[in-house]
Amino acid sequence: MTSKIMIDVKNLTKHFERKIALSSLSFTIKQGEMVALIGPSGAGKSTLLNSIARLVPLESGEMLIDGQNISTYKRGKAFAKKVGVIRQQFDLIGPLAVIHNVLAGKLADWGTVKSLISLLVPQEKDAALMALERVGLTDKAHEITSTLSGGEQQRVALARLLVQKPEIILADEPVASLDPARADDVLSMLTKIVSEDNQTLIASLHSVDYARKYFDRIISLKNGAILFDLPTEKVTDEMLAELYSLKEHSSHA
Ligand SMILES: Nc1ncnc2c1ncn2[C@@H]1O[C@H](COP(=O)(O)OP(=O)(O)OP(=O)(O)O)[C@@H](O)[C@H]1O
Repeated sequence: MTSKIMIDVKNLTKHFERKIALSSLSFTIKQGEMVALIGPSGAGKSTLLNSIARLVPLESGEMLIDGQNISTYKRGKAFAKKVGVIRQQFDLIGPLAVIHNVLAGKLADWGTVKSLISLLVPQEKDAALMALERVGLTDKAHEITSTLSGGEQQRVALARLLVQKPEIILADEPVASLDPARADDVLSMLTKIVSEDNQTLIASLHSVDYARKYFDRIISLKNGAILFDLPTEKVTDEMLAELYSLKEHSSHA
């Protein structure tokens, strides 16, 4: 693992109207790190991931992606090679064949015409088939995506990321809709792929157990601020109780 810093966030703040969603966050993430982002509902996890994905504009603070100011990346191809996003299966196109959804990972690399053609005739089919093989779905390549189970659809989304090959993967509650066996399957596959390809991963999770099982480092958010940012083995049950406590502040009197 290199020690190159892939994500460098300084004093990131974001409001929605007068409500604070992110409160002066600062942290760095190195290449190859796998970070779980945890915290109660409304803590700011999605807002943070969406800020790194440029889906939410920065308000104040600074963010460097691989040493470059995020706002100076051209949209499209250059940024898609740096940052890829995986969500629950909702961003797959249900009526399309699996292989076409996987090829959509390439769309940022192609011109519009070629992209539209790709919906009819699979281009770069070999790369897509190799990605499907890696996630164990070769036999489903030509099935209609919406007929697959939730866990299989999430693996299609992983195959699409394999084709896109971004250096940083942001996963927003990637297993929230899956049963425990399928959630384990998807997380072990995701973390294996990320470590094999020396990618950098940040995943928001509602399950602390999954965070502990699959991630090296845990960043916790509460009310838009970092409560703790620690190697997984240093996170105690007391810290987690405070994180999820409904009380605003524990008294130290
Ligand atoms: N588009 C928006 N407009 C207004 N308020 C928003 C918007 N997006 C998020 N918020 C608010 O910002 C805060 C942080 O929301 P965010 O979705 O980032 O939290 P989260 O930690 O991802 O929550 P969850 O675990 O429930 O998904 C919340 O109070 C939310 O209501």
